[in-house]
Amino acid sequence: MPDAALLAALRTVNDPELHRDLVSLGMIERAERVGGVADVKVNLTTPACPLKATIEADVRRAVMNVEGVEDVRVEFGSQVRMPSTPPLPGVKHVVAIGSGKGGVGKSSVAANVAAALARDGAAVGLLDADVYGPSVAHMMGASAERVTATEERKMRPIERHGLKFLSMANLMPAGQALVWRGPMLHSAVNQFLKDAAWGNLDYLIVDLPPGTGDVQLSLAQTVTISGAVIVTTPQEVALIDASRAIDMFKKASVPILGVVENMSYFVAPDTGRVYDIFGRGGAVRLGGYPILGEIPLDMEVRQDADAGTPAVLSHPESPASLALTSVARNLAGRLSVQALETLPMV
Ligand SMILES: Nc1ncnc2c1ncn2[C@@H]1O[C@H](COP(=O)(O)OP(=O)(O)OP(=O)(O)O)[C@@H](O)[C@H]1O
Repeated sequence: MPDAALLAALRTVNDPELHRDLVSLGMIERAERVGGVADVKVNLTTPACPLKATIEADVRRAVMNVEGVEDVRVEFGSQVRMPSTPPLPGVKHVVAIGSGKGGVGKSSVAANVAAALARDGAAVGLLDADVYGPSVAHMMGASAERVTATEERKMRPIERHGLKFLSMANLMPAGQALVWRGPMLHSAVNQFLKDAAWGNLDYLIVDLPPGTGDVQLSLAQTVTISGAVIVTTPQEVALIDASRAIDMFKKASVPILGVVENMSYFVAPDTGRVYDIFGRGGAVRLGGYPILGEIPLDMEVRQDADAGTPAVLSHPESPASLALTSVARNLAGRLSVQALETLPMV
């Protein structure tokens, strides 16, 4: 039985992003007392919660104010909330990572965000839908792997670095170019989504080709996408194309979850001096979308990708990795806020 006085105290603690109290959000799994020690278990709406430390401090403060409480133990669990209808059976969120221009680091962001979410404890899939230039397999250190079939004759995603992924690169002989037209691309995207044994996933991250084309439309027509993340570099020429990509998603009724400014700045390793090579902060001009993060230019991002392990796992403390981790958590936070709109009151 939960302790009434503890619950009353916890009703005064709001989730800082969801702006509702933890009890009415159904986040308190346990609130008990053993002698003077309060034992509280909070179920976060994502294991990649960006504000876990704040919630813990707020819970402690509120519970310590309850009469008779001398100490408090806070445990965290998590359960990712999903929209009222899942996009695919067993999959809670499909998130598209798009860009206007090629080469801005979209695949790097997709691979690192997926790896960071998985490291935080989420069940993550990564679909390389950049069929013309699939690079996810390379970045995951698995370009030589071949996709096999399950007993139900579904594609079995490859497992690496704590997540599952599928890429055209693992279906075709290495180095071959893909010359497909719209209908074939549509059926490939469809199969990657529906004829693959993804299992239960909190987040399926989809790395799209750059620009505004058939693959993007096919994805939007095949599943309900929770939202899109737009990756851009800060300079004007990239921003013009990024706003076209935003416009396309809006026309396809896909919400924009936020923008990532990649190659935002460079910190010289020898002097520590910061250079805004492409004009840091340019992404703000895209029109008020949340900036999920600014990622510096960092040699390790490229070196780690070429060595087959995302930088957030190889060099988790580097400035670029910390920025990428915070993009992943901000994204997870945005999805929780969005899912709340369909949450019943408790
Ligand atoms: N922040 C960064 N610092 C250093 N190198 C980076 C950074 N982000 C990406 N890169 C490197 O830039 C190159 C292009 O990145 P990536 O392949 O992720 O771009 P992309 O936008 O997906 O490209 P395309 O659209 O052509 O597939 C890669 O070599 C990658 O390692």
